[in-house]
Amino acid sequence: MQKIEILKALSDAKVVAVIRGSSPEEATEISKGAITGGIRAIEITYTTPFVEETFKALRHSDAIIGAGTVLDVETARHAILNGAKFVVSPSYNAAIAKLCNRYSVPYLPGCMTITEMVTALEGGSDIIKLFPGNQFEPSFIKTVKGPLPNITIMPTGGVGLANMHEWLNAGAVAVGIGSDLNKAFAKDGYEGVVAQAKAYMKNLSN
Ligand SMILES: O=C(O)C(=O)C[C@H](O)[C@H](O)COP(=O)(O)O
Repeated sequence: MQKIEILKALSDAKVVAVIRGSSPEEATEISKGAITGGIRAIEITYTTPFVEETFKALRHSDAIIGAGTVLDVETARHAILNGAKFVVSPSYNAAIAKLCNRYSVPYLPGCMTITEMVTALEGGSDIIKLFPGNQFEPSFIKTVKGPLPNITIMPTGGVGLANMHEWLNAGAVAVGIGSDLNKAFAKDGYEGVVAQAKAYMKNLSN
């Protein structure tokens, strides 16, 4: 898949499910529930132990699978070798940006300030993760787009069914949703994840 197609797929997906499993089996089950519920983009976090097993289990999925909580360049290379189509970090890391550019893999770094965002743009990131999104109002996107009209922002952290629309209406290209989905798994297991994912999708079509 070409980088441009991956970026388009993320933009079309609108919801990126951030999967934080306590085991690779759990991460796989939550991911499969999210995909069954209609989510088209999955971010498997590197806090999941033996995470490569989850990448392997999802390799024939028709959703786009990426890696999250990528804190260093070694982890980014590991993710790419395991088939990750995009790489997400909680912060901006120049070495990860360079590595991802080398392999034409989109890098979505977490940024909070305009300086961090401009640095990430200069480092080649086409989508900036606003993290933690719950420290900001959705109107922040509009304000940033004043001086940076072409910036593409994906808020993550504290986004869920209750507020995803506010962010998308404010101009977010997509939203990253973690705990809101993982909580559904803790409460109702696989079926809970399917139901929650379906609720996001229904919300998108309204
Ligand atoms: O570590 C990363 O690269 C991340 O992507 C961080 C996650 O985006 C947040 O942990 C999700 O936040 P919640 O939806 O509030 O659970």
